[in-house]
Amino acid sequence: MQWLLQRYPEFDTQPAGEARVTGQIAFARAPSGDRRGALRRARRALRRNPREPRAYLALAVAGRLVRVDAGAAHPAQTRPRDLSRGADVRVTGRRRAGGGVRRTGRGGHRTGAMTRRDTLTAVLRWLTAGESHGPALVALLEGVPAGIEVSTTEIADELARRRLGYGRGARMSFERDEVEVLGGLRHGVTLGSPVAIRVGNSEWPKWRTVMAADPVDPDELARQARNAPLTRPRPGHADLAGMQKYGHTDARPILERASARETAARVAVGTVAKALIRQALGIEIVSHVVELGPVAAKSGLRPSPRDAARIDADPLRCLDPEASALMVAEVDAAKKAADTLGGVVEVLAYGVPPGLGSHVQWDRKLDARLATALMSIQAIKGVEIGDGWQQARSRGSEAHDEIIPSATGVRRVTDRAGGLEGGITTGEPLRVRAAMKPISSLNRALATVDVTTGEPATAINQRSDVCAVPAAAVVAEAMVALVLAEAATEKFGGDSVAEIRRNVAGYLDALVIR
Ligand SMILES: Cc1cc2nc3c(=O)[nH]c(=O)nc-3n(C[C@H](O)[C@H](O)[C@H](O)COP(=O)(O)O)c2cc1C
Ligand SMILES: C=C(O[C@@H]1CC(C(=O)O)=C[C@@H](OP(=O)(O)O)[C@H]1O)C(=O)O
Repeated sequence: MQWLLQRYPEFDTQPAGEARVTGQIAFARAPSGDRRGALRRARRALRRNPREPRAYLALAVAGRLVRVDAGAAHPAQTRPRDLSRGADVRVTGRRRAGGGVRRTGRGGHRTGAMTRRDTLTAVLRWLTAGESHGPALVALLEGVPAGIEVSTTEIADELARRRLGYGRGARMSFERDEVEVLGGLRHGVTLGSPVAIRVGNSEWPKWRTVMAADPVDPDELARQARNAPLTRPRPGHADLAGMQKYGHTDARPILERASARETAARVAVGTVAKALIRQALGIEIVSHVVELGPVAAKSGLRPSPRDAARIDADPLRCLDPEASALMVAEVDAAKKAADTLGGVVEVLAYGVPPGLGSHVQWDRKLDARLATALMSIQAIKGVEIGDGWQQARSRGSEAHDEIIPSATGVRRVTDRAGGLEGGITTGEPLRVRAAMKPISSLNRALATVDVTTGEPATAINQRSDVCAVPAAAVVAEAMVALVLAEAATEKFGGDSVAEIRRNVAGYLDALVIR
């Protein structure tokens, strides 16, 4: 800063600029023992600009009215001294795994009322947009470190996995996901900038008029059978609640966005998250279907990443071949009865280090964050961490995972907790389940009310999946990957994969208990 003033004498002609720099120098000197130097510079800054805030802060620090933590590099990191309690209220820079103070811009713990998602500086965030029959879905993933190797082909492969599964409806057979990466990648490697992905709906030409963004000729619209108002909301879908909330008498504007077509966008950004956690931390994710309607796979099956191809090859993504055959029969029976099915999926993540998430605040708990992410998937109505429900039915002596020493460090004998204790990963494999309710568009349509007449009616009866549990498992993988990627970048910081790797290694080396 001092060099800056000497090198650029023009500052003399810019009182506010000189005051700003001088104030900054004063602030930097104030806690370092050079109080006189700090006071002198603060006074000079105020002569140049009486409104220069850094100068006042420097005066306050030099006058010991406020205290600055050793890691604070900026006036914003000071807090007034709480004189009534005689205590110092301090902002403490969080130590990075690899040493040094974490920069605040990447979501370190914050004091006061702010929570993790309150600020624009959340570590990793993602959003999707687009309607089911619109031109495309788009997804934006922001906070992505540089150096992740990922390609359009990998994203397309993941999207293809999401379309799999016995019991999906006609749309899956003729529609294609057209992937295009719009930003954040160059030559198959992330740049550190936001990753933007477009997933085009190949059915768009049929919907061009009905879903046009701009006004269309009312006569032309009236000729479109597809545009007939949907006035008989389906129990279990978002139709009625959405129509009431947003003031529509047609379900179309609601179902377009409520549709699980949106999950294609999540899987697209989930592919980037998977690549990040695999390449920076060695985490691998696998999922499988454990229940479908009344049929359950053998209990205790724990697929490893080596089983992934076998699971994808199964029509129901089930690891138990006998159960899978029964599930196929169950889908056929439901279809014949004009009915639908739900089920339960399980996601496992291997190679998760101990210490992701935190017990200190409700919205930092990783179990809570996973539950939110999974529950946000269309039709998911229950989330279980490890053997949560069974734990509730057991005595303590049979509910917990006892800890033993081993050649590779402390280990849990069992995996009932699903790799999470206190909202923090334990270093054991992560295991979560999500329960999907049966699809709500039934050929055997349920009772409803026609909102135009107020009279009893049968619900909209449109083509639909009979069962989408295998697809939901792939979506659940993406959501788990996104949450783990968020928690990992939060804990380890880092703007590149190489930096995260160094920080992870430093943290693991320094673990006080192994
Ligand atoms: C992969 C997947 C496919 C789905 N397919 C259908 C479908 O074809 N028909 C339908 O009515 N609901 C389907 N759903 C469920 C609805 O999107 C969901 O029930 C609706 O958006 C209401 O949200 P809620 O069930 O979370 O309350 C599907 C869900 C998923 C995850
Ligand atoms: C399009 C997808 O899933 C759709 C999800 C869905 C719903 O209501 O959630 C309803 C169906 O769409 P439609 O009513 O147009 O037949 C599914 O096909 C997809 O997963 O790509």
